[in-house]
Amino acid sequence: MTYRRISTIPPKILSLKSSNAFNFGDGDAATPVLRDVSWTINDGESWAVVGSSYKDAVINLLTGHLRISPSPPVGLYPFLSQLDPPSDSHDSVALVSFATRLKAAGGAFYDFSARYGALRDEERITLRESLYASASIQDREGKNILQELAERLDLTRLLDLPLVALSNGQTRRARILSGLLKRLPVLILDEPFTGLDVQNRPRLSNLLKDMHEARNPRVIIALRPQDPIPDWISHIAVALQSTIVTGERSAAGVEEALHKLLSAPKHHRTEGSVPSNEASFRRASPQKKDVIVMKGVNVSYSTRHILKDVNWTIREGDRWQLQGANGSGKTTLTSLLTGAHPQSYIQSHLHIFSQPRSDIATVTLQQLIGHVSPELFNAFPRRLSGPGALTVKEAIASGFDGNYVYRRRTQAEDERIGEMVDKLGPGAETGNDKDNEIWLDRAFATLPPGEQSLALLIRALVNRPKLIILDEVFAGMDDAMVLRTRQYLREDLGDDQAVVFVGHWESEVPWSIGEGLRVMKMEDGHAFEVD
Ligand SMILES: Nc1ncnc2c1ncn2[C@@H]1O[C@H](COP(=O)(O)OP(=O)(O)OP(=O)(O)O)[C@@H](O)[C@H]1O
Repeated sequence: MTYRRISTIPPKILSLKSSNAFNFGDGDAATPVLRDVSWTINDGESWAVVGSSYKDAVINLLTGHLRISPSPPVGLYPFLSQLDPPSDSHDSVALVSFATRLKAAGGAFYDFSARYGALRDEERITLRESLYASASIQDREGKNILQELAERLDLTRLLDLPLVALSNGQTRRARILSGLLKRLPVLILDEPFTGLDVQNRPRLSNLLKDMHEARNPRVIIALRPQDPIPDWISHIAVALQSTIVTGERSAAGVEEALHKLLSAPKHHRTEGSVPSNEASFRRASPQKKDVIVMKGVNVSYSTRHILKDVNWTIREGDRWQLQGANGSGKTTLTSLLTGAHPQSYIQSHLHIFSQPRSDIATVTLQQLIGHVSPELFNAFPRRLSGPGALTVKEAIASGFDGNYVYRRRTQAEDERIGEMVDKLGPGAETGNDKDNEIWLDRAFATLPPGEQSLALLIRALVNRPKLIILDEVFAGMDDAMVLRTRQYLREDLGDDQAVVFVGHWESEVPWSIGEGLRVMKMEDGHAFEVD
C-alpha cells in the first residue's frame, strides 16, 4: 500500500510526554517497565535506540507491545493519523529482530544440519518464493522493488536458492529485505549489522539511510552499546535501565548516558596481563598433538562448489581466527570440523583427534567439541513445559553430553558449572553470588538473547573440550558480558584446548597476532593462512 500525507502541518512522527509504559494486564499501580518517558521524533530526524538489557523494552514500546499511560491523545505515532488512508500503529510498524521467539525452536534437541544434506521438498522453497509470499507480492511494481532492493543487499544471485541453503549473514540480509518489502510506514531493525561482513555493513547502512530519507519507510535502528553508530543517525534514545534519555547524538545528556552504558563493570578482573596459560600458548610447542588434519577437502551441492581443496591442521593449544565474507564457506568448514556435515564422511583426508572422521561416532564428537554458532542458537530448544523446557543450569549441563540426556548430574559437574558461572554469570557483574543462583534456576527460554548466548557459551566450554568452535559468540551480548567472556577465553582455557573463532568484528577476537593468533581466510571456497 502507498501512503500519502493529507495535511500540510508537519506532524510529529512519535510523541510521548511524561508517560509510563506497563506490561498489558498491569494496572497503573504496578511497576512500570519504562517510566517517565518524554520522547519526540520530528520529521527529518534519524534515530537509533541504544541499550543493553532495556533495549528490548524500548522496542516493545515502539511496536505497541506495552500499555502507555496516560495514553497519547493522537497515538504513539501522530503522523499516522494524517496519512491517507489513516493508519494505526498496529498495522504500520514492521519489526525485524533476530531474537528467537519462545517455542519457535521446538522442544527437540538441535537438528540444524538440514541445509547440509539432501533437501526435503518443503525445504526447497526459494528465497524469491518466500519473499513473494511474506510480502504478498503479486504486481510488477512489487517485483521491481524486490529486484532493486535485492541488488542493493547483494542478494540477487541468491534469490533462486532454497531458503535453508542461505548462510547466516545471507539469511539476515534476506530478513531485512522482507521487512523492507512490507512497505509499512515505520520499520524498526534490532541489531541489523550483527552477523554481516565488512562489505555488507556499509551497504546495508547506505540503503537504510536512503530509504529513511525518502520516508519509505521511516527507519529506527536498535543497537548494542558497543556497536558503531552510523554517521547518518542524528538522534539517539539511550535505554538506561527503565528511563530513556533522548536527544541529538552530540547532546551532553546523551553522551553521558552512552558513557554510563559503556562504563567498565566494577567486578571484572583486569584484562591485559598475560596469564600462565597464555604464555604457554605463545610457546608453540612441537609436541602438541594434532586435533584436526584436513587435506584436499571439498564440499559441493550439485553444481555449486562451496569448499575447494581445503588444507588445514589445527593443533592443541592453537588459537585460530576463521575470516571471510558472508557465504564464503566458514560455517560449512566448521560443520566438517564438528562432523555435523554429511559430506564429512566422504572426504579422502579428514582426521579428527587423529582418527578418520568416519571412525568416530557423531555423539562422541559432540562430547569432545564445544561449539556455539547462530545455527545452534536458533535451534536450541526453548519450550516452557515438556521435553526441551530447560533451566539455565540444565541447558549448560547438556554440554557434558553434547546433547540432552536426562540423568542426574554428578557433584563434580555441579561444581564445574558453579565455577564457570562464578566467573561469567550475572553475579560476576553485580558482585552478588545470589544473582548467579537465581540465574541458574531461570527458564533458559525466558532469558534475554544476550544471556542465552552467554549460557550457550558456558555450555560449550563446560566439558573442557579439546576443540572449541566459537562462531558469532557475542551476538546479543552487552559490553560487560563481552568483556567477561573475552577475558575468560584469554585466561581460563587450558593450553591443550584448541580454539577456532569466527566473527565479523575484528575488535572482538580475544587474541592478537602478536600473541600467537593464526588467521585462516576464506575466499570463494578456498582457505589460506594469512600473516
Ligand atoms: N544446501 C545448499 N545448497 C546450495 N548452496 C548452499 C547449501 N548450503 C549452503 N550453501 C551455500 O554455501 C555458501 C557457504 O555458506 P556458509 O554458511 O558456509 O557461509 P559463511 O561463510 O558461514 O557465511 P556467514 O558469514 O553468512 O555465516 C553460501 O553461499 C550458501 O548459500
